[in-house]
Amino acid sequence: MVSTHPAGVQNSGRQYLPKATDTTSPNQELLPLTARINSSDRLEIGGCDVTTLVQQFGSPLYILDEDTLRSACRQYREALQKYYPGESQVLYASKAWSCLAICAIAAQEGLGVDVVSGGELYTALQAGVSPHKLYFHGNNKSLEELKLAINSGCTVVVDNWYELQTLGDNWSSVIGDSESGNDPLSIPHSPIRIMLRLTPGIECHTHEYIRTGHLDSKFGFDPNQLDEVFAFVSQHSALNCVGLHAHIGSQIFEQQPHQDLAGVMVQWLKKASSYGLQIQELNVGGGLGIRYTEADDPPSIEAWVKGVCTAMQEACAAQQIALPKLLCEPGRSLIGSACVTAYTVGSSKTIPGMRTYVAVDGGMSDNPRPITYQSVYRAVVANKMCAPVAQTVTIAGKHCESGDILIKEATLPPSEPGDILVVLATGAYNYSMASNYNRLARPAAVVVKGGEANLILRRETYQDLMRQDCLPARLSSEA
Ligand SMILES: Cc1ncc(COP(=O)(O)O)c(C=O)c1O
Ligand SMILES: N[C@@H](CCCC[NH3+])C(=O)O
Repeated sequence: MVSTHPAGVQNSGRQYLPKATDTTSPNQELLPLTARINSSDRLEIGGCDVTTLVQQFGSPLYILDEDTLRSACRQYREALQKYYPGESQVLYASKAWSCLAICAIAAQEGLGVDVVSGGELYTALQAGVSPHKLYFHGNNKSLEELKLAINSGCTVVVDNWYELQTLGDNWSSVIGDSESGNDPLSIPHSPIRIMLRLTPGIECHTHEYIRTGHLDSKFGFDPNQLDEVFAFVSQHSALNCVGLHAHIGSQIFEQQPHQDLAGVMVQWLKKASSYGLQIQELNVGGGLGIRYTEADDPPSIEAWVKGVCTAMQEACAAQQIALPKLLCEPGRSLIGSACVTAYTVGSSKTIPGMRTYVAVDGGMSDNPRPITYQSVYRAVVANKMCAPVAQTVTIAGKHCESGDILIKEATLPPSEPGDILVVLATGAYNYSMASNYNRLARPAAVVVKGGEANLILRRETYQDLMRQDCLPARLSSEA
C-alpha cells in the first residue's frame, strides 16, 4: 500500500527527538538522549553528524551514544540506592550486545556483567570486569565453559540437574581426569560459588520466543522440585549457594509480573533457609521493555526499580527476614535506545496500487529482529531531518530472502539513492544476533561522545569472511 501524507503535516525527523531533561529514561525514547538536528538539518548524535560518520566509517554503521548508555546504567544504580535500603548490584546482560567497549563502559559505571557463554565470559574478562561481578548463565554449559568460569572466580548460575550434579558430585573428577597432574582438591575458588535459577511460573505479555518465566520453559529448575534441589545443595560442601535467580522474559511493559516475582523469590529464600542454606542474593533478572514505536509505553527505569524494591521489602517484612542483596540484570533497557543503525539507500521499486520498496545496504543480517519476532522499528532520514513526510514505503534489506524487510511501513520524506536511512533503537539484540547470511560482512560500530567518534567494532572484510575457510589441496584449482 502506498499512502501519501499532506506535505508538511508531520515532520519525520523531529517527532522522534528526545525530551532534553537529565531525568529522561532512555528506554522511553526512540532516539539516543544526545540526538539533535544541526544547522544543516541533519541528524547529530553524541555531537557527531550521522551523515558525516557514514562517510568516514562506511555503511551500514551502528552508532552507539555513550552518554545514553551511561545514563541508563546510572539510572538503574541510583534508583536501587534510592529505593532499596539493602545491598544491591546491577548486572549488564551482555547477550544484548557483547564487546570490549560496552563491557568496559558498564564496568566503569559500577555494573557487573551477566554472561551466557564462554565467549561472552572471555570478552567481559578481557574488558577488565571483576570476576566478583560476573555471573555465568546458560541451560547447557560445556565443561570447558564451566572450567573457565570457575577458574576465573565468577558465580555460576546453575540451571538444571545435570549441571548441579556435574558440579556437586563429579566436578573434582572432571577436573582431575581432564587435566593430568592437577590435584582435584586444589581447585581454585573452592567451594564453587553458585546461584540457582528457578522457573517462577509467572506469565508476562511478550513474544513467546522471549518469554522465559512460564513453567513450560527450557530454563531453570522446576519449582515443584525445590525441596530436592535445596536438599542436594545443602548436602554438597563443594557448592556454596549464595543466591537464587529468575528471569521472566524480555520487552515487558507491565510492572506487576516483576513485583509478583519478588514475592515468589522471597518464599523460595525462606524455604532454602529451612535446609540450612544461607541465601544472601536474589536476582530478579532483566526484562524491562523499551520504546521501539510511539505506541510502546514502557515504565521508566526508576519506576521499574522502585516497584521491584518496594515489593521485595514488603515480601521480606511479611516473611520476617532480613533484606537480601538485590540484583537485576537488564540488557535491552540499558543498551537498546543508545544505538541507531545508519544505512545507505539504494534501489527502489514501486508496484502501482500496492507499495514502494526502498532498499538499503544491510538487512536481516545486521538486524534479524523483524524477521524473527515481527519487531516493528521506526526510521528517519539523517540528511533530511526537516523535510516533510511524503509517503509510506517498505524498507527492504539486500538479502536474497523475500522476508528480509526491516520496516513494513516507514513514513518518510521522499527518498533517493545515497540518502542515509537511520533505524532507531537498534542497540539490543542486533549486533549480538547479526550473521553473515549471504556472506555479508558485519558492519562497523562506533561509539560517539562530545563530537568524537571511535571505532569499537571493525567492519568485517572479505578476508574476515573467509577466515575459517579451508580448501583441501585436492580441491584447489592449482592441484
Ligand atoms: C537470564 C537473562 N537475564 C537477563 C536477560 C536480559 O533481558 P532484557 O534484555 O530483556 O533486559 C535475559 C534475556 O531475556 C535473560 O535470559
Ligand atoms: N533476542 C531477543 C531477546 C532474547 C532475550 C534473551 N533471553 C530479542 O531480540 O528480543
